[in-house]
Amino acid sequence: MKKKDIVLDIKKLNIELQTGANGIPVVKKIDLRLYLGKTLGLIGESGCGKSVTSLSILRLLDAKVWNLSGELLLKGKNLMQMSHEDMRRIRGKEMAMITQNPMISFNPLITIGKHFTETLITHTKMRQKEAAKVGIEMLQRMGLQNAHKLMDLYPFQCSGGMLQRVMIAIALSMSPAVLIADEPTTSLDVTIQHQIICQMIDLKRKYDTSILFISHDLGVIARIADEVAVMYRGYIVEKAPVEVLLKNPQHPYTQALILSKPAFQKRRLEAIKGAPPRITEKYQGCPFADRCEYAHNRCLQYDMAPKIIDPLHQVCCIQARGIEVNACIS
Ligand SMILES: Nc1ncnc2c1ncn2[C@@H]1O[C@H](COP(=O)(O)OP(=O)(O)OP(=O)(O)O)[C@@H](O)[C@H]1O
Repeated sequence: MKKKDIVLDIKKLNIELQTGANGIPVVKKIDLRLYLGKTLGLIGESGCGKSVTSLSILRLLDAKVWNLSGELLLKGKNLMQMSHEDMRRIRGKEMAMITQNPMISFNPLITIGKHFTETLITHTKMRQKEAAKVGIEMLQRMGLQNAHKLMDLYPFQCSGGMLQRVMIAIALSMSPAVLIADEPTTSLDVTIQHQIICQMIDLKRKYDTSILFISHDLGVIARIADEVAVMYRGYIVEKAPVEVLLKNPQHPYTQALILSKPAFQKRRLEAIKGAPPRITEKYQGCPFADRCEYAHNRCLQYDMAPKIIDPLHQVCCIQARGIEVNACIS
């Protein structure tokens, strides 16, 4: 990948929850990059810091509660230093977000059509008629039938799957450089999930959108992502192109994630032992050590500095060892 293709460059991002005198570190010095027209999958168990990371990129975390440091470079401009007014302009136009629960993103009192026209008129020079035309086109591209009629419906008249597609259509109607998709298909049944992922892949190709796709489901990530970052307790513990990560995972946590996924395995499934630590729980060295079958005393001294396996593959484990998993991508 060339330097000019880097759309979003997250450098040493630290996020701390402010509680009393001491902050609680939730996201720890993470480095992530989004490339032009590529999808980065971010995976990890519940509570590891995926959503906090995505909200921080859009600067949507309450500054009274969260402390941020590091750099968030969107096409070279540091979002950390932007005013609220500049960020408001960037949100929607240059970076858009879709979430797990589309219902909360819609105003129940206005039609789907009005959601499109308001968004497009606010962020572009488009007039009403043109904005409505773009809305209909985008709904059709998302595979929604009777797009004209759909524009006149209110959100409560649509199913969850329809609303999820409408939300993606609105987000992409602005042709944002970056789309942050936080568990966008988690609440949908597998058939709708499959259709939406296929449509997102098509739209990404058409608009060259860079996507940060967050999920706790490795099966979904494997289908949409070009590269995957695995998060554990606020650290990116492994990062690699998707096919490398699935065939030759190096971190014991990544290996455990793959071995616990029925769709990837022909051999006996293995559950991941224990539970992820709470953010207030104290630990030394590697936060995965107490669940890791390879853990060693040295792991308790590890500073979590990433090991470079090759230029595209990094892992945070002093005992990193490849296992031939050869997970099948369906
Ligand atoms: N507003 C908040 N106040 C206090 N703690 C919070 C708040 N929001 C998140 N946290 C804590 O920060 C940590 C990271 O949360 P986050 O929502 O980013 O996790 P996640 O990986 O997205 O989980 P999930 O997959 O369940 O959404 C969790 O321990 C969570 O409890």
